[in-house]
Amino acid sequence: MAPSAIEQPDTQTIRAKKPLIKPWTRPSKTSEDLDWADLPKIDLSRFDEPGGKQALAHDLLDALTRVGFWVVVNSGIDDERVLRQFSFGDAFFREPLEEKRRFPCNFAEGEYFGYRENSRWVGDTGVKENVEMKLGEVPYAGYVLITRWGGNKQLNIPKAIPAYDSVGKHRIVAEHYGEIAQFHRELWDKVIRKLFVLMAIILELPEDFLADAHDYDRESDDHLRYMIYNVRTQEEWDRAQAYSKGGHTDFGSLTLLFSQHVAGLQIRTPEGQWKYVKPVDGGITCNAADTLTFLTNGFIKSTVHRVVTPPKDQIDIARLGLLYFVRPGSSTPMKTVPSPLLDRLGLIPEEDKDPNKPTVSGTDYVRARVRDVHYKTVLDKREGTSFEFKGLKVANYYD
Ligand SMILES: O=C(O)CCC(=O)C(=O)O
Ligand SMILES: [Fe+2]
Repeated sequence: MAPSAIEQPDTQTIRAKKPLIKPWTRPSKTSEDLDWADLPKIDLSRFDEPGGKQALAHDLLDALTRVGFWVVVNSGIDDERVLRQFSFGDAFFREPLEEKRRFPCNFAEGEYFGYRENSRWVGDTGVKENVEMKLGEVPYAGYVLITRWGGNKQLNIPKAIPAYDSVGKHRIVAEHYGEIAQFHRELWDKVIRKLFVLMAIILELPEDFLADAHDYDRESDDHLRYMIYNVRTQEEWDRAQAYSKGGHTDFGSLTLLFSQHVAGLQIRTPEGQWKYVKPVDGGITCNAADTLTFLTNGFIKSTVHRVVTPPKDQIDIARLGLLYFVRPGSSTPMKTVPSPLLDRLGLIPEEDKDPNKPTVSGTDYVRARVRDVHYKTVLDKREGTSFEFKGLKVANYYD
């Protein structure tokens, strides 16, 4: 038999088992002159230089306490590996709906792993969500299906540690799990751990204090996220945003956003203006989130941000995102850390110095928050409201 005749069935069998991962590439950047935020860059190639950590901690201070956003450059993570993750995300969102729906997020328990369609009914905005979102939905008198935060869909993948072995894996994830797990861990080692060391230096804590509190090997609801904002018309965007522009803070400790080129993410600056986040080649945009604010009693700023209509030259492009969300875990008490700096600033409440004070764990807080925001089928307007769990309080809504 000719070798090609032997090869052919093999290739076919492999294809039948493994969906092909088509390489995804970034679309062109916008040519519009948007009002970009001026974000500090943290060059992690300096981390291991003599005095490098101290210099970087100095660079990070303003970002952490005033702006809340910064861009990590020279992380040492190869862009080809980043693009592979985007390609997995792209392939996942092209999967049949039944496959995507195999493992939905369990919001009833405040868990965020799996597929999130985020289908909800809101008042009379008149915006129709993507066809895919309407499948299987029952019409609801007077309401229209819409999603929060610009209509995105997500696949959230937990840390690759034994505690999460039982979380269901979609086939794209199962078939590329080695690569995904390695990427998770690499991101932790090369970026997240280092950022926590810099923060600990700022707070005059032992260098590993915050890294240990968010240790990769311990249980916490961290997740790698593939996310897509499907294309909507200008009119649909306008109507959705007339209802809510989606200003929010993130729930956990840190959020990392890998560079993608469709503009739309805006942050609210300390001066109260909305400015766009500019993609930085090879960079990772990072922001501090609510639980870091709790752990530092307001010293670290969880910045308000939102995703708005892409510029005209990108409105027809689906906005594929790759993000990582760092959460505090079950062994991290949500109380002010014993930082000499915070103590001098008068930011450690007396009761937080009491080792016997009953505390909420990071996981319990985050799950309560996720449940409150996501475990509902009808989205309520939340202006002026806040969420509170055992003394930990955050605003629900920003305009
Ligand atoms: O897509 C983005 O650029 C940011 C999304 C975001 O803010 C979020 O998912 O919390
Ligand atoms: Fe966010």
